[in-house]
Amino acid sequence: MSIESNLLKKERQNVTFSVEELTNVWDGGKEDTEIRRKVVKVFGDDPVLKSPPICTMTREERYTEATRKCVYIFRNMLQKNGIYPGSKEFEHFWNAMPIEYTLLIHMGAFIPCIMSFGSEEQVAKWLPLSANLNIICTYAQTELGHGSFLRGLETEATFDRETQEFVINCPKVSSMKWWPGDMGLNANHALVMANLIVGGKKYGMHPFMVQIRDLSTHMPLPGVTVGDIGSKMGFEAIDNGFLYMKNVRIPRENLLNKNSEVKPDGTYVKKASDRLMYGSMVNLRVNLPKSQAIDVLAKACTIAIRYSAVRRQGLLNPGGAEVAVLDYTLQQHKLIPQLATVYATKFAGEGIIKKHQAFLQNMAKGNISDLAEIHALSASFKASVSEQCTEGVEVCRRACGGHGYSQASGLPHLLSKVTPTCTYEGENTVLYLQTARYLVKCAKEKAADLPESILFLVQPIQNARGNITSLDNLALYFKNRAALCVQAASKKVNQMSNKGLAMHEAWDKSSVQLVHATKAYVIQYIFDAFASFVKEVKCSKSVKEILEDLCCLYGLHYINNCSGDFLKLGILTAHHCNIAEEAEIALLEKLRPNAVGIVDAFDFTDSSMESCLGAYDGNVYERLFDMAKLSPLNKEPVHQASYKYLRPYLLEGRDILEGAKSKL
Ligand SMILES: CCCCC/C=C\C/C=C\C/C=C\C/C=C\CCCC(=O)SCCNC(=O)CCNC(=O)[C@H](O)C(C)(C)COP(=O)(O)OP(=O)(O)OC[C@H]1O[C@@H](n2cnc3c(N)ncnc32)[C@H](O)[C@@H]1OP(=O)(O)O
Ligand SMILES: Cc1cc2nc3c(=O)[nH]c(=O)nc-3n(C[C@H](O)[C@H](O)[C@H](O)COP(=O)(O)OP(=O)(O)OC[C@H]3O[C@@H](n4cnc5c(N)ncnc54)[C@H](O)[C@@H]3O)c2cc1C
Repeated sequence: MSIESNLLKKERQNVTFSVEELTNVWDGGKEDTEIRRKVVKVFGDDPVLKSPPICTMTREERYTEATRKCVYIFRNMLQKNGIYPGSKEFEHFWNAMPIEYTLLIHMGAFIPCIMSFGSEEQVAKWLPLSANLNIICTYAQTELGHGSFLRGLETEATFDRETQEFVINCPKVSSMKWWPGDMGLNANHALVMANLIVGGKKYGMHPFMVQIRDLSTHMPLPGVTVGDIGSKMGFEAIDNGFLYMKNVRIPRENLLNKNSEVKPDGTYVKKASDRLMYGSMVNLRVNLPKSQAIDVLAKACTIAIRYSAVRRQGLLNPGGAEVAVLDYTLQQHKLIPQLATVYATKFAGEGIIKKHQAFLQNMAKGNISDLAEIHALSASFKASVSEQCTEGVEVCRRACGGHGYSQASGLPHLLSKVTPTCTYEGENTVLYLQTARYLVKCAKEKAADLPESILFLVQPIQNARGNITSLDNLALYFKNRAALCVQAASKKVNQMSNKGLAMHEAWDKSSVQLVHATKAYVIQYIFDAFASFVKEVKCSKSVKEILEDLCCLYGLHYINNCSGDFLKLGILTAHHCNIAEEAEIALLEKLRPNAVGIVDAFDFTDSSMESCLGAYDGNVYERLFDMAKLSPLNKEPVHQASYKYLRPYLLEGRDILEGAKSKL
C-alpha cells in the first residue's frame, strides 16, 4: 500500500461519527441510501456504459460516447429498473448517470414543458413519442440577440388562415435560436418560443412544436438551417445549437394550447395567466441546483479534501516531519466552509422543491396565488446557489495546487460544468432583480397579506440574546440584515423617484443595493432552512453535532466574509466580529479530524468523479502517472510534430555538443 493510501486509511480510523449514518441523513433515510446504491450499481456494472476517461477523448468522441450511452439509458435502462418520474429511484438517478450526457434538454426541459403547455390531446400525442426517443425535441427559447429579455425575442409565428398553418420566421440573423441543448445534432423537433401574430396583431411569446429534421434521413427540412454552435468552455459532449428558420410551416394544432389557443377563424382565446408561460423556467430553477451545482461542489470537496489529506508539503513544526496540507489552518479555512455550503444549500433546496410541489398541486386546482412567492424564491435561490457553488469549486481547484489545473484531477471538468449554472435558466443578475421587485413590493405590505417566508421583512427588529454564535442568534442576524437591506434599497428607490426620476431610472440607480438586498434575503432563507433541518433531524448525537457545526460554520464564514455589512447596519459590534472570527477558526480545528469522513459520506463512486486526486484509495501519484500514459499525445515515443519542426535545430545541437565533446 502506498504512503498516501495509508494516510487516508489513518484519517478514516480517526473519524468520530458513523459515516454510514451521515450518508443516510444526506440521502434522506436508510431506505434512500439503499435505493441509490442499487441504481448506481446497476449502472456501474453495465459494460455498455463503460468509456475511456473523458480527458483522453476529443470533443467528437465525447459527443458520440455520451449520445450512445444516453440513448441506451433512456431506451433500455430506465423502465427496466423502475426509474420513472415520481419514483424514489428517479430521485437518485443523477448519481448513476455517466460523467457526461446528452439528451438532457429533451428529457429534463422539453418533457416537463409539453406537460405544462400542452392540452390533454397534445400531451397524449407528444409525450409517448418523446419518452420513447421516437422524436428528440429541444427547448428553443434563447436567440443570438436576446436571452434575458424575453419580450425582445424576434422569432415570429404568423397565423395563415387560408392554410390553417403558422409560418415560422427568424427575420434577422440576431433572431435565430442559439444555445439550446441537444439542438445542433440530435433534435428533429424544437419547442420554439416565438411571437404569435394573428391578423397583424402581436400576442407575445408562445410555445410551438416545430419539426426541423426529416424523420427518416435526419436531414434538415426545407427552410431550416441547423447546426452545432462550436466549442465552448465546457459541456463538450452537448450539441448546443443554432436554428435559423425561414417560412417554415406548421399546422395550427402545433401551438401548445393549454393556456391559450388560436381558433380556425383566427380568434385568439386566452385560457390562463400569461405568467404560466414562464412556469417551465421556475420548474428548472427549482430542480437543477442539486444535480448541476450542489453535487458538483460536493464532488470538488471530496477530491480536494481527500487529496489535501495525502498531499504533504512543508513543515508545521521546525525539524518535524512534512505535514498533510489539510493540517494547515489556512487550507482548512479554504475547504471546510465549502462542505458547509454543500449541506446548507442541499437542505434548503429540498424545502423549495417541496414548496414547488405544493404549488403545482394547487395550480392543478386552479389556484396560482403562490406564484409570485415561488418565482421570487426559486429565482434568487438558483442565482445564489450557482454563485456559491461556482466560487466553491474554484476554491477547491486552486487548493489542489498545480495538480488542480490538470484535467486528470477532475476539477476543471467540474468547474466548467458548474460555471454556466450562473447564466443558463436565467442570468443571475437578472434573476436577483426579479426577486428584488417582489421584495420591494412586500416591504410595503401589511403582515397579514404576506406569506410566512417573508414576514420578517415587516416585523420589528429583534435583539440577539446569550451566546452570539448560537444557531438561533445567527439566524436572527441574517434576518435583521435582510430586513434592513431590503428596507434601505426600497427607500432609495422611493427617494430617487420622489426627486423626480422616472420609476425605471430610480430602479436602475438603486440596482446595486437591490441586488445586495436580495442576496441578503436569500442567504437568510438558506441559513434558516438549514438550521431548522439540523434542529429537527433524527440522528445520533455525534452526527447531529457534525451537522450543527457545519451549520454554525456556514453562518460564521459568511458573516466573517462580509462583516462590514453587519457592522454598518449596527447588527454586530467590532467585539462580536472578533468573537465570530475566533469561533470560526475553532470550528475548523474541531471539524478537521472528521473532514475525510464527511466527504466519504457523500458516497460518490470513483467512476462518477474520474479524478486521480479524489479516488477513495488516495493513490494519487500512481493514478496521475497512469493517466498521463493514456494521453493521446503519448501514443508514439516520438511525436511527428516535434520531430518535423524541431529536428533541424536538434541536429545542429547534436553537432555542437558532439563537437564540444571531441575537443575535450
Ligand atoms: C431524465 C432526467 C431529467 C430530470 C430533470 C430534472 C431536473 C432538471 C435538471 C437538470 C437540467 C439540467 C441541465 C440544464 C442545462 C441547461 C438548461 C438551460 C436551459 C435554458 O437556459 S432555457 C432559457 C432560460 N431563459 C431564461 O431564463 C430567460 C430569463 N428571463 C426571464 O425569465 C424573463 O424574461 C424575465 C424574468 C427577465 C422577464 O422580465 P420582465 O421584467 O420583462 O418581465 P415581464 O414583463 O415579462 O413579466 C411580468 C411579470 O411576470 C413575472 N414573472 C417573470 N418571470 C416569472 C416566472 N418565471 N414565474 C412567474 N412570474 C414571473 C414578473 O415578476 C412580473 O411580475 P410583476 O409585474 O407582478 O412584478
Ligand atoms: C451551457 C448553456 C446552455 C444553454 N441552454 C439553453 C437551452 O437549452 N435553451 C435556451 O433557450 N437557452 C439556453 N441557454 C441560453 C441561456 O438561457 C442564456 O444565455 C441566458 O438566459 C442569459 O441570457 P443572455 O445570454 O442573453 O445574457 P445577457 O442578458 O445578454 O447578459 C449579458 C450581461 O447583461 C446583464 N444584463 C442583462 N439584462 C440586464 C438587466 N435588466 N439589468 C442589469 N443587467 C442586465 C447580465 O447580468 C450580463 O452581465 C444556454 C446557455 C448556456 C451557457
